[in-house]
Amino acid sequence: MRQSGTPSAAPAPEAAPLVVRTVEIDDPGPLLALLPDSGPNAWVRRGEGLVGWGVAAELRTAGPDRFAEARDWWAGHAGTAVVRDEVHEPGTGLVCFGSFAFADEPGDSVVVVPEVVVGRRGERTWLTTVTAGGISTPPLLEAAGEPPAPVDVTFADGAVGGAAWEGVVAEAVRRIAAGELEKVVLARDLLATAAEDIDVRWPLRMLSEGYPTCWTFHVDGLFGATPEMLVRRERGLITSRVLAGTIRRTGDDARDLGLAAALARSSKDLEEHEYAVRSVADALAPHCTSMNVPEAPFVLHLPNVMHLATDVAGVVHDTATALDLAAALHPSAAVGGTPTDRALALISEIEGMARGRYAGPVGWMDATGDGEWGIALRSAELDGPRVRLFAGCGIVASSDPQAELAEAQAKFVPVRDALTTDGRPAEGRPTEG
Ligand SMILES: C=C(O[C@H]1C=CC=C(C(=O)O)[C@@H]1O)C(=O)O
Repeated sequence: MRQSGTPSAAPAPEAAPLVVRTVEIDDPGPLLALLPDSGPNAWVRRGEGLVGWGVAAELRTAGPDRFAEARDWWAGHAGTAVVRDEVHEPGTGLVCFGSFAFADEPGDSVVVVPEVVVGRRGERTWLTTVTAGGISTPPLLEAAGEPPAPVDVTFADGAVGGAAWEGVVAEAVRRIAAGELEKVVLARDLLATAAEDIDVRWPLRMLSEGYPTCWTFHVDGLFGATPEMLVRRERGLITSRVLAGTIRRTGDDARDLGLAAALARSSKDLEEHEYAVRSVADALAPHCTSMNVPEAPFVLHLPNVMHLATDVAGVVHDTATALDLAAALHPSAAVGGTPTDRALALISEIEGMARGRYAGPVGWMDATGDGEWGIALRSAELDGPRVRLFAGCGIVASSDPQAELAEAQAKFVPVRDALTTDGRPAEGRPTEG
């Protein structure tokens, strides 16, 4: 179980500088297969990404200054680290993984620098070792044993049952109709309990196989496969994949094509999407010289649902790191609402649960400020044999509570399947297209 720590803005002055070495290595096989059972971190998509384990440095923080504290802490380490990097790619040299609370209160955030990181990008694979002073011996990289499957998992409603949650959605629709706000994203949780402690490497492997176009992640108990990239910063270029507007898939390809066309024309979903795109474009604009915001969304096909999606791109003109940009973007209207302050107030008034790190930024960053921060969606918090699964939906004036509940159920499917089946999309369910 995670402990709330005392926030510290920078490494203690007496702390030994981190000593970091990155070397290119022969392909050691699938990244997730390398993870040991203790303290694994992961950020992978289509076989590329980063995995890490061990703790060379760690920050635990909370509250409205969580991003600023993480930024200062990271700048402190980046400024003092002794780095020998023979690869020079985004994600080489000093790297941290992080996961941030959705809300200013309550919720804990964590940033960790692993002792060992293995990364892959295209044809290149590298190994980074980090010690707090001294020289480390490079680990022997080999596939760890098969993780055990979760045993006898059962599910129960979380803080708010389905029928009551429909009532919460209906209340949000009333508030929107009364002119209090335009959009709010409401979420609910499910509780899964297994007969034994769950090894997170099992659902991670299942999620990455079943949802290859999503970013499969794990940081300190929070895991999932998110389709939404809050922000990626890479050598001055930033990109963001905005999702909002959803339709469930049926398992029948021809029918799904018709549904995709209907989604692309649905005024309710286009409205919901437009708020999310606008919130991202407005937050990135002050940091960019040029931005590309496509006029119309495309339809992203996932095995369980289809989303309206827009890829926003820009060229950064200032020194904002990936984390600074994530902090500026969070919470976008894909997880908060419009206007943001009223939506956040309504969420804490009527949602009836604490989101923790669900829907907060999750990802990694290097010492140059390049990195990827996704939104922790299709995610769950693991604590021994217990898992809290989360799913939410954007609510606008024309939302129907029953349909929103069905949409939330569909968004639980990735983690639910990863805990209960062999992780591959169930019979008849489509794969990603
Ligand atoms: C809040 C979630 O999804 C967001 C991202 C994509 C589509 C969404 C929607 O259509 O409501 C949500 O805004 C979630 O998956 O928990």
